[in-house]
Amino acid sequence: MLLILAGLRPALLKHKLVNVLVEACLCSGAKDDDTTSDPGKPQKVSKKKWRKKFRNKPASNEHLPWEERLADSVTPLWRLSYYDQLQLKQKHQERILLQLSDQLLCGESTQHKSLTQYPSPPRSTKLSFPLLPILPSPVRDGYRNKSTFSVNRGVDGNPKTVGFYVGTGKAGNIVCVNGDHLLNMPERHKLVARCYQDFLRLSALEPCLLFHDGGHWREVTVRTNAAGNTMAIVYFHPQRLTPEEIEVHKSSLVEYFTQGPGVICQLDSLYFQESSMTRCSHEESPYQLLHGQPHIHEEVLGFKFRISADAFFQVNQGAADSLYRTVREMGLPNGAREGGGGGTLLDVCCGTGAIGITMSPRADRVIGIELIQQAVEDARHNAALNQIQNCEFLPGKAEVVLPGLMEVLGSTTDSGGPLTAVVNPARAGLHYRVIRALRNHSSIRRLLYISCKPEGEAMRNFRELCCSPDPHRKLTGEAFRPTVAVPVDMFPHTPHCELLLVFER
Ligand SMILES: C[S@@+](CC[C@H](N)C(=O)[O-])C[C@H]1O[C@@H](n2cnc3c(N)ncnc32)[C@H](O)[C@@H]1O
Repeated sequence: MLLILAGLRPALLKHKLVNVLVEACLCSGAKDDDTTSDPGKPQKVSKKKWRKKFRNKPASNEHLPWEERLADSVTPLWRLSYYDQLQLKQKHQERILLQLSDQLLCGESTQHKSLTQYPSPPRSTKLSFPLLPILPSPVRDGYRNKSTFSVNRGVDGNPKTVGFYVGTGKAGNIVCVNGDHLLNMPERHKLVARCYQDFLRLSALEPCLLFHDGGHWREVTVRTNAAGNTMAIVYFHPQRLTPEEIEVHKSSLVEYFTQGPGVICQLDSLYFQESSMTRCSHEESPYQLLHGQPHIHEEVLGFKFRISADAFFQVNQGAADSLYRTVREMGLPNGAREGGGGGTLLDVCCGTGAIGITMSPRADRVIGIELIQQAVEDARHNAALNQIQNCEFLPGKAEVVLPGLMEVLGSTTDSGGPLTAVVNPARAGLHYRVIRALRNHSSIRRLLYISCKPEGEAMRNFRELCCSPDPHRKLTGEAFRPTVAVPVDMFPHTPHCELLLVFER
């Protein structure tokens, strides 16, 4: 299938297509309900959205093979050369930023929602700040270090099929298609998915296709690292099974992957989460280690990171290197170099501490804030692992922790050098209270915002940072202005990328 798909590429390398796709990306705003920060993740695409997206293609894609329909949904740019993909993303980012410029020039209300509500073309034709060329991903195929495979009815009607959805639950036309041909998936992820499917077909238990309809086996998440280690996390709906009954099935899962046919996956860790909710944290329902190592490790910019099953890590290690290098270069004031001098760095939504830790040698002090407890523990561990002593990590919601922290920092930074903030929230953007706390703290002169969906909720945050002071909304601090933007391609073959936007005042 891969060969067939690869063979089709040159036929569609048209600049017109690039323009159509730029429009489509912007209009669609990559609509989905997923609040995590991984736009390269397969998403459900309805027929209607599909038609709107690809107006130059036949109205229906139903004549296409299932694999091609899936590839078009998960990796819609797979037909383009990598050069054309980058061009498209650059234009897409430029257009988003032009619309931001429009909104800032017109002083539009900070309460507007997202760019998806601004379908008209931007009025500005020139940006008031530089947009640097997109940084390419060093690896283009098989770059993902985390994939989640669903379980549902396959093309042949078999309900124990592991793959990705084509269609939507709402339209009642979901088909689960195996992802072996997807360009962004590494071989190891595909292998684990195939083995999990084999295991399900051997199991006496039914899969959980719809939450209210019974069934047990749910999706599997596979995480890998550059060193070749593999972690699998199997999600399971307990329904009315007793703990003893569940134990039997957990044992059969372990046996399959450690002594049975699944041994070819060479799993370093096997986790199991029983849950009657679609997504829940370790605190809500523990990730149970059934076999092997509790963590997976990754290396970025020469720093080592421990990553828990529940913790976020950038999905493309090579591109994460480029992103963090750029953040490090642009983040701290001139004069900051190894050994400090960069003042205090706030790492808001810090995950396992990657940004703060990679910047720590140039900062005097790093304070990270993160919601997920396991990630905070990882961040603390990672600072120690890299012999770093100037980082601290605070658990909790940034909107709860940051306002109090800013009050404390008010007095200490008077003599403690500049204060810089790096924020890297999930797609839902930052809570208004976070923006207000940052904006109203006059010591922050530079703020770096990293977003994988700048046209979404992040746009609301950009406006809140840059609008004129608004006493009604208690946004009294001096306004920021964007000074430079750098796109980083974290997700080849998809229309998405990360955008680093630097604000100063
Ligand atoms: C896109 S990830 C970035 C993580 C980290 N900066 C990195 O580069 O690896 C967003 C992180 O924000 C965390 N998060 C989401 N909502 C949050 C909130 N309200 N307060 C603090 N952290 C939050 C998520 O758990 C996740 O770790």
